[in-house]
Amino acid sequence: MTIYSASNRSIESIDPLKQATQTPPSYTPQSETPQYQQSPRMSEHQEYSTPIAAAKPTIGERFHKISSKAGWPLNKAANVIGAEGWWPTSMDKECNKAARILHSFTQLDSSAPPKANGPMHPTGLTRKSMVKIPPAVLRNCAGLAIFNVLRAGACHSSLAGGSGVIIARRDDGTWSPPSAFIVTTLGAGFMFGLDVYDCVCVLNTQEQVSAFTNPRVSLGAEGSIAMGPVGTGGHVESAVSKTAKPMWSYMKSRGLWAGVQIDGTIILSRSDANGLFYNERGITAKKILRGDVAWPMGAKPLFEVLKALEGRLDYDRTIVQEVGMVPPPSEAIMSDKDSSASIYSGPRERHAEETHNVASNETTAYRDEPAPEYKDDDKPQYNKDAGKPEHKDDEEYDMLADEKERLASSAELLRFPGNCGPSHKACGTTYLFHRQSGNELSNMSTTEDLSFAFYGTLIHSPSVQTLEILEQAIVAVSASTGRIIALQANIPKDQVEQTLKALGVPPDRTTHLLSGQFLIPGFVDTHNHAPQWMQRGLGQGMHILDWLSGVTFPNEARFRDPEYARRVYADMVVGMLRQGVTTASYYGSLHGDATCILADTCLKKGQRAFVGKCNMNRNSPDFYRDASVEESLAETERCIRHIQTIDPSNKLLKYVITPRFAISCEGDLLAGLGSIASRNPDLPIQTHFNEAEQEVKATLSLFPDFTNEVDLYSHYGLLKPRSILAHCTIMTDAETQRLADLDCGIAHCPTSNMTVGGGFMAAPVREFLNCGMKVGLGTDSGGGFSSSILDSMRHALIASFSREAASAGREKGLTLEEVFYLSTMGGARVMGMDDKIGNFKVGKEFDAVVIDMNTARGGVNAPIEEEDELRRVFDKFLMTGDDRNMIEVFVKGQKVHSL
Ligand SMILES: Nc1nc2[nH]cnc2c(=O)[nH]1
Repeated sequence: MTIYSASNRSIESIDPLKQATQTPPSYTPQSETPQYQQSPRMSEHQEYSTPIAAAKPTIGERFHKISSKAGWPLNKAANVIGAEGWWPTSMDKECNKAARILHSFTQLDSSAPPKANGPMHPTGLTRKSMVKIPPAVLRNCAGLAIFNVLRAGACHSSLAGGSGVIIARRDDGTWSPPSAFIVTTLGAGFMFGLDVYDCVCVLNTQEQVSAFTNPRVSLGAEGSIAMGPVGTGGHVESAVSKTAKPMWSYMKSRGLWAGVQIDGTIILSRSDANGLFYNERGITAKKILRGDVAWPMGAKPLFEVLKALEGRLDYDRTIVQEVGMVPPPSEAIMSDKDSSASIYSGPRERHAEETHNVASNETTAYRDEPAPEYKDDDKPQYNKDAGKPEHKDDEEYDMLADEKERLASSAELLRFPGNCGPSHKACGTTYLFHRQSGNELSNMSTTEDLSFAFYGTLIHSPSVQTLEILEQAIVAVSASTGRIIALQANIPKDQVEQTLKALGVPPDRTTHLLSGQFLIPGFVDTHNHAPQWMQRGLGQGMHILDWLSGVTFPNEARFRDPEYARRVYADMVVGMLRQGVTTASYYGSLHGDATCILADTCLKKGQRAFVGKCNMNRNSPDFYRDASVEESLAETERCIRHIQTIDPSNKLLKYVITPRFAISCEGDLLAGLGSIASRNPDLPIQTHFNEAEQEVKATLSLFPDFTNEVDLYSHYGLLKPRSILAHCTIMTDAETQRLADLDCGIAHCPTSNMTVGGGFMAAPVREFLNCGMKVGLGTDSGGGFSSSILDSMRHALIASFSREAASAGREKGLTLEEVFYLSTMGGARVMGMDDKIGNFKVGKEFDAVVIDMNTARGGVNAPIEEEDELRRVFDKFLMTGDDRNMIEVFVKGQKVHSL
């Protein structure tokens, strides 16, 4: 039985790769550095203190310890030129590295395919040649050997070697824990400069796996090695189903698909590293690969990546995302370590050219934007001293020399074929890459990008005036980017297969929606107080300042306790996702720690979110007030950094500058926040604005120099196109026009406006729309008693009808089409994400909710009847449906909730 241990010593009787319901050992991602928790004994420079260490170390253990140390300066030398350390060190790091390499070779890596006109590798391969390991190959293999090799040298000396881990699939289909090995690749020949390549060897038979359980194995001796199949469909399927399967290698160097042949490479089991990792002297690779030991905590990143690759929903997204943030060794060498401007380390995103025309049933091909200009400065820099390590002390140096000699003595076992790529111009160095023939290269250029699709009814809002109901539609999504790659309507059933084929979507990855089911875009909640999740519905009818001091501040103060915050926020984010809210703009409490936890939670659960610490340094009780302007701003900056660290490319998260409202903030604090806003032009801003009479009066008495809130907030630099102003119920025409001119977004919160804060209030939404302003819906949960955007839509209708009545018909009430638009596309505009989300336009990210109106869902919605047209079913959902009708929710192509 497989077991998973929280430390290297304790053993739990669970199989983490099988028993999804069991809770794995807890794990806290460290935000500042992507290092994973290490078991105490795994540090390179620490003395071992466990039973295994208490015993007299064997020669092998001494060697392991010294060689690990010896590797440190070498790794440092490699790091200087941007390459990751390659010398085998602790197993934690090996597992972390293996996780990153594996991630980068699979569809988990969302980086765009390399540009055809991107930088050239010295071998002559273009970046276009990179592909991913097809999922079918991973599903069917018997084991994986994951390693990287560094070859470095100047004309008179060269050094080549690497390290990695092997995992095997056990009889019950689950993965064994990893066993460590080193790779010796002497025979690198004369070379100049430095090269690093990552390799995943797919072991297709038990025999190949068994060979790895020997202390020493020469690759190629146990069956031939071939380059793994690439692409999709028939080629891969037939390769997978062949009985006499070779071992397949997938390799990359500097982000390029590399054609290094690895036959003859020697693999030496690191029994001493294994012994220390598993706390069992003499443990064999065989025992580890049979799965007779626990998965140690240090292997968690690899473990989570494997879970994700198996398509399991319970993998730890935070860990897998963190794994994906750090480039694997062969790509790190190219990246500018400190700058996201690097061609490899930045958000490698694609943009679509959108020429889709649903009515005419045309599909838009998904095209790359022209590649960024490749400047000479971007070329890899070769350093002739790169291979020369800085030697810290003689013992390390001697050890290293001995190891080189030892490896040299087994040179007869090494074999790199000679038909290699172009010579290095400067000194005739031969690179160990094979130039692909033109044909091979173009065959490889198809990017393996597993996509999925839905076929059925889709409903979305191309504009505020239009509700589009697409029947017999196919929406295809790239699993790696999460973007919509095609949208076609009116496809007869008998043409679906053929259409999917043309789109490159495997038929088994297409969901056929039933009658009564349809897809809508994910809802956007533009105004939500995360810490008020527990107080929803309390204090109905109270006026705003009384409600804040009587109900809200005591409740929010509880978030000083991070554990409480963790618990409530986990509950809240799951609760919002299940209600189809794929994007939210959250106010946190005033606590920096709790705000960071809120951001972590959204990222982990896969919700797209703006997250802001509430700034408030006055007019609240001592127990719930920022200590000073300085402290409030410092905590804000800390939260900004945290979010930038955990989601550097803003895949899901952004910090939002959040002065609670002017009553809570001294002028200096507003000014400080305005200054943060001007220094961070990408950060959105949110605050409460003209919410209620009591609030407006109090605000203007605190800021007597101003006659209205537009003047006040704009004075402090807080009114911008990226500002989200909640409420805006009491507006003069002049103020509305000013906000329209400033292009601020409005978060319309009808639920709270009519129940808490100021009696019965209704914002002039029709006026806002007439002025062309950006308007979205906010639940304002918990001022709003409901956190359902469906309720917000319904309440928006009611509020607008009240304004229509009060204006004797001048201000027309909203329509169902309009409130649906506000809840999706309107919200996306308010949050500045209309190019990314809000509807199903090709090129946008797939944020969607699968609605099921059939009575089988057990809801109390108005039942649908056979003769109901789609529009009628849709209306029934909007007016009477709830989360029981939302059977699946997707964010950025990832399923984040299902019933
Ligand atoms: N509705 C609402 N208005 C506010 N104004 C200041 N704080 C709040 C709040 O938490 N909710």
